[in-house]
Amino acid sequence: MTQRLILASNNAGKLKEFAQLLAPIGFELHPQGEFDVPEAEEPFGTFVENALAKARHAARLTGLPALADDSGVCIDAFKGAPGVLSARFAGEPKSDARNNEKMVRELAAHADKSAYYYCVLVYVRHADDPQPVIADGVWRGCMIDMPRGAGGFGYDPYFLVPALGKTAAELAPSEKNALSHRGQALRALVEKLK
Ligand SMILES: O=P(O)(O)OP(=O)(O)OP(=O)(O)OC[C@H]1O[C@@H](n2cnc3c(O)ncnc32)[C@H](O)[C@@H]1O
Ligand SMILES: [Mg+2]
Repeated sequence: MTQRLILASNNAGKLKEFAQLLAPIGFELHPQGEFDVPEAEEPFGTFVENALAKARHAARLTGLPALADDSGVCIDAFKGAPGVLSARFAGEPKSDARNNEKMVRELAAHADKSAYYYCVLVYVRHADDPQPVIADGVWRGCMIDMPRGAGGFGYDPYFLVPALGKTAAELAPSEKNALSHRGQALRALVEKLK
């Protein structure tokens, strides 16, 4: 049976990745924008708290089960920053180009370029669900200072996957989903929903 699910995100890059990941397993995905759900507040210091807030917000406004993703890049030389602030690293309004420019500028002073992407997914059956289903994923790599590739979104042109010698933006969508923090988290979440 196909299950309707609200995706509690306004990020077009995430939407594409989820559409590809969820299509084969019987979920009918509806971005929250289809229901005019405005962006939720994300005031918390942990990914999981922000994801739970986004999932509850979408479920409350639509009356449907909701899936939220809170994710970001954590750079070792920056002690894990930008982390939960990845989308707004260079301030408002959100801009991937300005975020990347700031990241490259500030990382130039550091020899250690290692970083990882983190994603936590929270699924709620309804807004007050006392047992949210939670899964996460980590994808390690390192940051480079010249962009490569046209795929993905966000920090992907600067996120090198050392084992492949390619950035995340140089991977085909299916390759990125097979390796990424988001792909890992989603596969773990689906196992928990079975
Ligand atoms: O909150 P929603 O509406 O889902 O959209 P958002 O873009 O604000 O999402 P987050 O608050 O979770 O912030 C995640 C940021 O982390 C970065 N990021 C996360 N996953 C990424 C990925 O797979 N590739 C590149 N950058 C990613 C990117 O800058 C995202 O905007
Ligand atoms: Mg956000």
